[in-house]
Amino acid sequence: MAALIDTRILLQKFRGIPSIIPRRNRVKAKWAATRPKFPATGLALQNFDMNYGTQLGELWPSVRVSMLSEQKYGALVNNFAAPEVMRDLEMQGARDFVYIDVSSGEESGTAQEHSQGLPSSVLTSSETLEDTVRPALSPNIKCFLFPRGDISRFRPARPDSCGTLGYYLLDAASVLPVLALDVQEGHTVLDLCAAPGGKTLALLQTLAIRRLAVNDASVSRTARLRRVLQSYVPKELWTEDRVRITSFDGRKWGELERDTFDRVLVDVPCTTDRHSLLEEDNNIFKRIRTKERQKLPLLQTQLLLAGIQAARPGGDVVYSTCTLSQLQNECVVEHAVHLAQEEMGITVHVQDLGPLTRLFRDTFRFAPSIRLGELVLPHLTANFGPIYLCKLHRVS
Ligand SMILES: C[S@@+](CC[C@H](N)C(=O)[O-])C[C@H]1O[C@@H](n2cnc3c(N)ncnc32)[C@H](O)[C@@H]1O
Repeated sequence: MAALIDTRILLQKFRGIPSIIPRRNRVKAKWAATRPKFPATGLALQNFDMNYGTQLGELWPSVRVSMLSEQKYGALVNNFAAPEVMRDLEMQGARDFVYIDVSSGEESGTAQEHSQGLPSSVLTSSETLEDTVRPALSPNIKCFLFPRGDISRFRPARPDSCGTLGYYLLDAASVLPVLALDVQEGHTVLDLCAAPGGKTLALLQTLAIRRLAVNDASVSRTARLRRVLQSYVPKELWTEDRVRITSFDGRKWGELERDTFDRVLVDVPCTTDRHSLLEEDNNIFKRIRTKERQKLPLLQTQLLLAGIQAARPGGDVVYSTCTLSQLQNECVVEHAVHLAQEEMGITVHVQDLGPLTRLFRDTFRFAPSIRLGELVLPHLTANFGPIYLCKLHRVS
């Protein structure tokens, strides 16, 4: 019963201080009665301490405290809104990290150094990206951030005179998979797991896509994505012939439309580590969701394979997650590359993202020694991520 009593009153009693809350106003704290015995957030923390403690070693304590602290947001500029928005963001004290880093980033170390230690089965064609990364970065994607260590919050975006919102708040590191995708003029693009639509919106900001297929298995989340597009993109720009929105099981995409897209983004469902540590709602660490959680690597591998099939030979696929888990990141990529070759006769090469991430090393903290992709580690002075990304080039 003690747990049902307001803790403030208990504390006051304990300290011998008379309660200042009149008896009639005292309420039993509701949370005490409804709080789960084993909160999913606590189970997530236990799980992470066990797994990431080993995986990240001495880096884990600082990543842990950052993930338990307030996340830092970026403001993705909406090119379809009135241009004053950038002045507004600058007035708030924020700067575009894509432009700043690309214009001032000095590359250190070579792609060769980065790719040392890769297994021969996943050869890296590093020089292609090394040579093209600067011109390839879309000049139209702009994401504003407050300076390192500055934890100010953005004001909510205001609609312009046409009702279009000027910016979209998101984890700035989630722009990296879209930049890595390297969308070029006239490309056809598939966003296989798209809702609620942050990366779809970033893809549209490139102003380069000829046809965009946007898919998410969840009907309710697809509806949310539509609402995002309605708020940010004038209707005439996402007509059916340019933007196709579907709610299919992405695992079956390879059966529907193979060898088609220039670029495919596979931003899979995962343990969403930050959410799992902080929110009970929709938490995948709830006991009742154990099986679903255990099956994630399988679902992720199937989705990545479908994405690889959907890409045309010569096309590129970016796989991304918002977890630190090796099982959901590197292991999934390795397994999918192997299965694509063995079971589908499709050869894919892992691309070296070192040249891209070196441009952004002043903005994000990247994990050392990631073999295939890149991993953004949360840090108190740059509290973005976790975001994992890996780029695959479909050869045949
Ligand atoms: C990490 S979220 C995607 C976030 C999104 N790309 C963004 O930037 O806003 C993963 C999404 O995958 C969807 N999903 C889960 N299983 C799927 C499946 N079999 N096929 C397609 N989408 C799926 C979920 O509904 C969820 O919206």
